[in-house]
Amino acid sequence: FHNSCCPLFARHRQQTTYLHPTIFDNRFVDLALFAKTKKSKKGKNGSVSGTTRGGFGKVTTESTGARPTTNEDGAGDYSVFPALDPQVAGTLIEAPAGLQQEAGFLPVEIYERLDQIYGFPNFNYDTLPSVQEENNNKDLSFGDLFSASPITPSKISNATTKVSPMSDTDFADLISAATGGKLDPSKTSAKYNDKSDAIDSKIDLSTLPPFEKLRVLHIDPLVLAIDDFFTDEECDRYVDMSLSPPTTTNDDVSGEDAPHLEKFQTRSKTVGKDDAAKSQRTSTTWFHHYKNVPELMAKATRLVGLDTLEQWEEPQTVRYRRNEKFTWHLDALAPTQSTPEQGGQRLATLLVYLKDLNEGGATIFRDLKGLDGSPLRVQPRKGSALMFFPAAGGIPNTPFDIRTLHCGEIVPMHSETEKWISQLWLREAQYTPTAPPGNLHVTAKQPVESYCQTAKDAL
Ligand SMILES: O=C(O)CCC(=O)C(=O)O
Ligand SMILES: [Fe+2]
Repeated sequence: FHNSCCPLFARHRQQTTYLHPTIFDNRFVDLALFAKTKKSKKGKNGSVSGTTRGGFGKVTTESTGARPTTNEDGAGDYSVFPALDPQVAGTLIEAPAGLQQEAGFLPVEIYERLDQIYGFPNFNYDTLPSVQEENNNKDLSFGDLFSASPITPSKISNATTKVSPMSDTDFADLISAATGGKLDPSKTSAKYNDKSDAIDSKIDLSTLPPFEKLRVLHIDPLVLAIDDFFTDEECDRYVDMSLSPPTTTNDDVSGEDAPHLEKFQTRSKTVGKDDAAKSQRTSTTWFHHYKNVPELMAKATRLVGLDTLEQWEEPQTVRYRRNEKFTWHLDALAPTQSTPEQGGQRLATLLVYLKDLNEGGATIFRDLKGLDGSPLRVQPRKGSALMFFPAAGGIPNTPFDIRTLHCGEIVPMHSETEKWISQLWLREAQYTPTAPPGNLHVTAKQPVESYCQTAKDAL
């Protein structure tokens, strides 16, 4: 698998699985993430067990030999995670300023990359991408990206532009490295998508236009911002929905036909602390029925180019009050939590900022560089979404991408607003929701379809 020049290669989602959960490269053993996660569930000093709700948490300072530091911005003690191995750090490719700042369609190579590494053949496309077509002029290429040559808007391709020939071998090398040089066709999502919940669950999202305001915040690993993902009204509604009291107190009632569930919101599994991960999360999480967040489900699914909802974990909203934060962690799941039956690994994290924060409360990636050379900070902007890929890309023979280590920075005491986000995680295969009681993907089909109809009528 290295002929990235072949546009027809790996067009189908089923062919693209890039995770190697059982093999570990020696280089990474010293990270001790798994050793610690697996063995010492009740260990002291921050040794961790994994969690289905937020990643690995931290490992001990002792175990990593990392510098003890305190972080005066309050974002957390990130020295507990060892620095990236130089070879791993060497795989980081920053995004040139133009791509970080210009909101437009993605360069076509990024779409290719989303397909070949992450398995999204239709990411943000109207229909199947026109990669089979001939290309006659020079669009932005990875060669440009590597050399960080100035990007002019005219060089940014739009979604209907054709693919440039891959003139350099860098792209092929990247893909090859990112996939460990092999694929495992047995680990397909299709293989596991035979549960009853999935029957007749295809949704036509074609009435939703592709998103036009994407920014590439980082190239490898890929981090994308999608501006205007939510309208202001949608942002406000998602906050209100979480805060309004549940119409019933029926955590014990389940079943999709329970009529009272129609307006049910839950605070079940509210997280004061991410117990399992021990990464310190002082925020509060609400789990929502898919059917109550049709805008989120429709847009998220449209963005990744799928036509069913079944791979999404439970939608969540998270509130950080002043002085609250979520310390450094990875969103990827341990192998024991990401078996095919459980839906596999987390392919993508989608996070939508529901309020503007002028200062603080950013999502920060410790090992990625932003424009000014310091760690990439994504400042919450109302309606903008952030997408990254916690497990699928980058590092050979590891089931997670340790380069995506990130945190929710503390919300300052003097902040004008609280921080609110909506969150969704995409799994490799069908996921069975557990919260709120009675939550099922299929119940969102009709609300999503009527949302799509409304959006179409509004055009
Ligand atoms: O709040 C943020 O900015 C990041 C949240 C996060 O990383 C998570 O919930 O996994
Ligand atoms: Fe996270």
